[in-house]
Amino acid sequence: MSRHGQASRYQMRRNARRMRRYGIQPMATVNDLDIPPLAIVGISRLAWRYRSELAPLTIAASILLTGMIMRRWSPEWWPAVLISTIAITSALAIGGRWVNLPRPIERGYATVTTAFAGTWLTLAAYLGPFTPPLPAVLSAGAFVLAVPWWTHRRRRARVRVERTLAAWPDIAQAVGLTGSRIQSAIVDLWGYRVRLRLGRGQTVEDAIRQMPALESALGTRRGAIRIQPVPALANRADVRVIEKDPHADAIPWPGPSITSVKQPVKLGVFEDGSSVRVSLRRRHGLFGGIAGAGKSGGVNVLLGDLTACPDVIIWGIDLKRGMELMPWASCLDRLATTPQAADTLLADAVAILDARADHLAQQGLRVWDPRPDAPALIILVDEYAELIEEAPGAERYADSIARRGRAPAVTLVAATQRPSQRAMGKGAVRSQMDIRLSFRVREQRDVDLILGQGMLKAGWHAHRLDAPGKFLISAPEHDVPRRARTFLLDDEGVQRTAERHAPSRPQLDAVSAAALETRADAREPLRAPEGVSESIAGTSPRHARSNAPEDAEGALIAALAAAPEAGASVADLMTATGMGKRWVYYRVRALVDQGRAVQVARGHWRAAPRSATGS
Ligand SMILES: Nc1ncnc2c1ncn2[C@@H]1O[C@H](COP(=O)(O)OP(=O)(O)OP(=O)(O)O)[C@@H](O)[C@H]1O
Repeated sequence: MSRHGQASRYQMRRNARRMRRYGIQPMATVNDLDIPPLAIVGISRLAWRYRSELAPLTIAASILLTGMIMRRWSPEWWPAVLISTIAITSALAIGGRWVNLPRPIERGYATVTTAFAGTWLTLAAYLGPFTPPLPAVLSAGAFVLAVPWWTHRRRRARVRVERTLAAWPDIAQAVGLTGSRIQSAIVDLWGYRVRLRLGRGQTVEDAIRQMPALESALGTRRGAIRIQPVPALANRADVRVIEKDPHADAIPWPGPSITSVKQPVKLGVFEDGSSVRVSLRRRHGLFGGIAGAGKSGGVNVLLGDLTACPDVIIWGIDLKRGMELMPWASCLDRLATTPQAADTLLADAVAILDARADHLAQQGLRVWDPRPDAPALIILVDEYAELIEEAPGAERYADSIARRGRAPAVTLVAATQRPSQRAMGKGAVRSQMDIRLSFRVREQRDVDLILGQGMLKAGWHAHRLDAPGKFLISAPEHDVPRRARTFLLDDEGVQRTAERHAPSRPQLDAVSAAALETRADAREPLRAPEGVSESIAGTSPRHARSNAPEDAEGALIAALAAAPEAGASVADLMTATGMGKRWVYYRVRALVDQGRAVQVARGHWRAAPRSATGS
């Protein structure tokens, strides 16, 4: 055969292959005899192409068929089907998040669908699948449950991406990456990610050069594609397609992402939609930025994750009278809201650090491995600059923790509005901060104060961040400036999360508790000056969340009931409850409104006569 004949035959085969891929039949092959098989092939292709949309129908048909088979051959199995249904439904409701059902609504849907299918099958096996009203119930149920499936955003996105990528061989040829293949694709909230196996001799650099062509071939907007190498393999590339700007709107907090402080916390989302994960294990952290830049939001997200971990104890220092950290009080082991109390708290932390270091040395160990019975201790300081100004003694302790706290797992996370030279430039604290988050700063020089010398020049432009919650992160695993945004955890979210996590907070380990006892024995308890909020740390060197709001409420009611004729003062009530002035005022006013307390003089209250012995 001539060379030309071979080429055209090859061309015809290639065209036929292409037409088949798109479900088009070559006209030349159509004759009367071919029509039925062609119709079957065409319908099968359509069914395969729209398999996701047809899934509810397919599943309903399979359930009907299973019901028929069971009724015919094993009707006595109905109790087993019922028990399996209950077991699977409960497992989905409780553990659905571990089988790719992260949102409660998705878990709810999976649970209801499974319960419906299992119950119907049980009845079908027991009564027969065609016993009225079972056929009608199956049809109606399948239709009702199909609606959320058809409208589900993630499913539709996955199908759309699958269809786009089905044409990859042609796309690859068009952009000069012939021979490359798609190994896997993951669809997420912001777009999709593809692992590419490059053709023989192709490199990631070839793919990066073809990025504009790839954007055109995939029909994305300009600049929507990022390509990264896969360090372990030179012939692989990760292609990220960003369809929706992750930072366009606030990103709701998706719930805790960790169950141990040893796992990296998830603070937010980078511009390319990937998660900002950073390990806090034996590391100090610094959150800096101007007022309103979103530091407290970042601290809330951090606390949302940390309070979910049974192997970390959290202490807080909040010199804004507890305004930021008080909502987390039920999850914090201690909370200091005055400079004196902060001083005591940090001194206690140093005592724990020393005791743990001694214990490690005695045991011949190098580091404290956090466990629920030997938790890490993280001290969260809101407004670190204020602390250093108002409690100069605290600086020494903070310095000591910053220098020596890593091995015994006693670490600091400081947030500050003013990364002043005084607070940040002196001592070891800033230089020991392994993780630094810079939210928006006003002055360019603040970038270097928060992130470190030379960072502004190196492109870390935190002064250009343009919305609250946006930040740059510098940490061992994040060494290039990439814009990120924290999740948004609103006040109700904080309250709900704190309530959920409070019951499973751990106790301090024996070594640390003994160190605090020793310190308590060697010290006079501090007295709160009149009108000053005595923090938990100030009233007692050891506080085991008994002063969390629920318990504080009980202590308040008891103190009002035990108050003398002249009533209890705010200071008395603050001492009794361990809570701040604002909290006491707020709660006493609520009790007065409920008729459970009365004001007997200016600034003095006692329980209303009828509730004095009551709750
Ligand atoms: N990730 C975010 N996404 C959207 N909005 C946010 C985000 N973080 C914070 N905000 C908004 O910005 C406001 C200020 O945030 P935040 O209180 O955390 O700032 P801040 O830096 O702690 O300020 P301050 O130092 O005064 O406490 C919040 O009320 C919230 O509406």
